[in-house]
Amino acid sequence: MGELSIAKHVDYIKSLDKKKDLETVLTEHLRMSGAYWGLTSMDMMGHLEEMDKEAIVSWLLRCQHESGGFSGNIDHDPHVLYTLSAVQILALYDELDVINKDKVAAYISQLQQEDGSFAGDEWGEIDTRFSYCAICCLSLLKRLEKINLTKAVEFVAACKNFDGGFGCTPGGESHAGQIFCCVGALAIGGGLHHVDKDLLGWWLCERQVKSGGLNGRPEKLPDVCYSWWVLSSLVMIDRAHWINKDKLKQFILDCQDKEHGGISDRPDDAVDVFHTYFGIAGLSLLEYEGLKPIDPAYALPVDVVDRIFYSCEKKQ
Ligand SMILES: CN(C(=O)[C@H](Cc1cnc[nH]1)NC(=O)OCc1ccccc1)[C@@H](Cc1ccccc1)C(=O)N[C@@H](Cc1c[nH]c2ccccc12)C(=O)NO
Ligand SMILES: [Zn+2]
Repeated sequence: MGELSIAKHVDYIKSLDKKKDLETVLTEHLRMSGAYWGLTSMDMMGHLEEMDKEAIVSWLLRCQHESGGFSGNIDHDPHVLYTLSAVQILALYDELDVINKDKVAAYISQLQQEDGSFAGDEWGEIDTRFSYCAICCLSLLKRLEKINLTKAVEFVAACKNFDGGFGCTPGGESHAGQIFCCVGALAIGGGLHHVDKDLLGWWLCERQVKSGGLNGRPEKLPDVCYSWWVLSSLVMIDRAHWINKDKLKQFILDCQDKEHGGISDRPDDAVDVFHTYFGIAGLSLLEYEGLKPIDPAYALPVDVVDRIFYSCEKKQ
């Protein structure tokens, strides 16, 4: 059983901020998500304090718009995806009180449609990804009463397919990423009874290929990020024991770059912060020794979620 090279991955993530290469430019528009992936990885490895909190939080606040929404970087447009990433970062840092929670909640609630679905931004694309972002974000802000949660849950349930999986809209093909979003939204929104746990559990455990890795759809290649999309969904429906956890653990460990740090989508590919995060999060769900446990629905360390919901002295 290989080992997780924690020191190498810590150095890799700390080196990201200094990079000014093509990749940095190409991912400039989703930098808020990149910051969330890097910081949550550092926290799971127990090294969050090595990041520059003040610089990150002041940059984050410059990404908030008049509307209350957050953009992927300064001077980009607000979107529900990056609004969730920003709130998750503030939760990690226990700084949710530096923002106006009602303003953020107002931005998200005005994205809800008549049928309960959510648009990602003012351009109006509808996708269950955005239902998850909206419900997860408002739950962390304790502002779920600002939307019609019943209709939000009904729309997600209407996206259930005959194979037990979920798609991006009603009738959309089942895909592991969309399944995570729908199961996560239902878990947080109190609608898990809509899920056929045995049927979906079977579809999900069928994602495991002989190398031990998980793919996102039948016949596709395994990919480390599906260790999260598939496994977190299996954990939420209590069917995680239906896959071979040791073989998945080995697949993720084989995707590390043990020399330079970082984790890639599959063995011997180039590493990136996205797959480094989803690999560490997958190992955390597999209870890997030395990693803080992560909450499968909120995609944040369990101690962060507990601090928000179970510390009575915190203001609402
Ligand atoms: C935009 N993204 C994706 O489309 C990745 C690409 C990929 C990685 N490995 C195989 N493909 N796909 C992805 O995130 O799929 C998971 C998914 C799909 C649909 C719904 C939810 C999650 C990645 C970034 C990326 C791009 C290219 C290579 C590696 C990472 C991404 O930001 N994913 C987002 C979720 C997402 C999926 N599709 C998107 C489109 C626009 C913005 C965000 C997303 C995320 O995980 N946020 O925490
Ligand atoms: Zn991937």
